[in-house]
Amino acid sequence: MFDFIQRIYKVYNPPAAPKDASPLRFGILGAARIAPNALILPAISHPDVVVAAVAARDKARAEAYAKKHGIEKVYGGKTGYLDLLNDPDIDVIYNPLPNGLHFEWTMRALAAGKHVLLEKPSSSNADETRRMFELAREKNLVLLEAFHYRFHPAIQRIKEIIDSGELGKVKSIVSMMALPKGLIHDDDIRFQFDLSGGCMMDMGVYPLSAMRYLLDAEPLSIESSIPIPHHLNPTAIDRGFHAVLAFPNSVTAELSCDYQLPLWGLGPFRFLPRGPQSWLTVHLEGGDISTNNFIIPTFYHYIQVSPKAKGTKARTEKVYTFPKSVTGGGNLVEDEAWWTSYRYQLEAFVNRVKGREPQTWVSGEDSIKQMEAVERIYEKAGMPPRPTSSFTVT
Ligand SMILES: NC(=O)C1=CN([C@@H]2O[C@H](COP(=O)(O)OP(=O)(O)OC[C@H]3O[C@@H](n4cnc5c(N)ncnc54)[C@H](OP(=O)(O)O)[C@@H]3O)[C@@H](O)[C@H]2O)C=CC1
Ligand SMILES: O=C1OC[C@@H](O)[C@H](O)[C@H]1O
Repeated sequence: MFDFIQRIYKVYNPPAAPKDASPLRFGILGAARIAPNALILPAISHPDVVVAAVAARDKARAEAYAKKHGIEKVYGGKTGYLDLLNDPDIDVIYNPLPNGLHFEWTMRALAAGKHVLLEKPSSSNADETRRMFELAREKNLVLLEAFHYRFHPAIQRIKEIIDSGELGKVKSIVSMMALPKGLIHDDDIRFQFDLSGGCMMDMGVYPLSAMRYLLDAEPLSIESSIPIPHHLNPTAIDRGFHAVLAFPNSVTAELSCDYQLPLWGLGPFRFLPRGPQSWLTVHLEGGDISTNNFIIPTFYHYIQVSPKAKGTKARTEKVYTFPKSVTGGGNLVEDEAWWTSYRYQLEAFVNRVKGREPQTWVSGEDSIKQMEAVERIYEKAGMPPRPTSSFTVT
């Protein structure tokens, strides 16, 4: 319990690292809700990162955000986003805009010579994602789709157990990401088709990404794909999804996502409220591996390993830091149990920009394949593809 409280306290009150001589200067596009968790807090404890600027469509909003988060420079108004991209003092752009704007503003940022940390999902479709990574390669810039959970030791430990062969071959995976009702409102960007919204785009992408990662494979076919339509735009926007995918070697994978889990229903008398859910279970020939919180494992998680063989015992692992064999290798400075997946991600991102080998990475090819799978899931469900951006780099 003490460890839990200490971890949470430090997530929100991280120790400030003295900054190195030439830290990377990040600029944020939009006064987005996710930026404090995904970048601003992790930056505090990173010696090589300064969040130096924010741009918002409304200058007063940008100013208020900058004041709240101690950000030095502010851009706002009609040209605010462009002014940020043209600031020679900024090295990296963090792009947490609505999904449908990821492509345009990442292309603009790359064209302006900036590295980009790009929120998930990388864009509206695989073609846009391919074009962004092509431009990043041409310009020799770093572009990363921010699938932060991949950088945390907990998910990597699950993969390690699978790959060790301890429990034999994988037979199936089941995974869910869901929120209790009341958190995401009807006017949210997630429900706007023009902004490439949808629950699959926003939350289903996590189980999908985790399955592809843990299996080291791409789905061969989408066996079934059933959206839960959103009441405002039932033919195009999903408020939830259930899909079954067939992977090589007869592995089946079942994913679901939902924004409207019943709020009440936990505990012995079902009187406790639910929080965000992000769990996955891997069924293998020789037993099962389950985890309860692969998206934000720093807060609390367990990895339950249950072998079937007689005489073997189930065990529970909790993996808040990498073993010293990993951290001591020079790829990662000493990590801490309070490091969030976003903090690990920032470590890797900065290492790559600075020419040091990151501990792990989400490649451009991976991001492209991810979007191909998302497109196929929508197609199989009979829902329209998310709109492609008309933006072209001139
Ligand atoms: N990695 C993670 O854990 C998470 C990732 N995300 C991802 O981050 C992105 C943003 O999510 P979130 O922070 O929740 O969203 P918000 O709605 O809080 O932020 C989106 C920002 O986009 C800007 N914007 C620009 N054009 C528009 C427009 N036409 N309509 C609405 N907003 C616009 C707004 O900036 P301005 O201030 O200029 O008005 C706003 O601040 C999404 O891609 C989402 O998938 C979200 C949550 C968690
Ligand atoms: O981590 C997340 O949790 C809630 C979602 O709506 C969000 O966009 C996602 O990235």
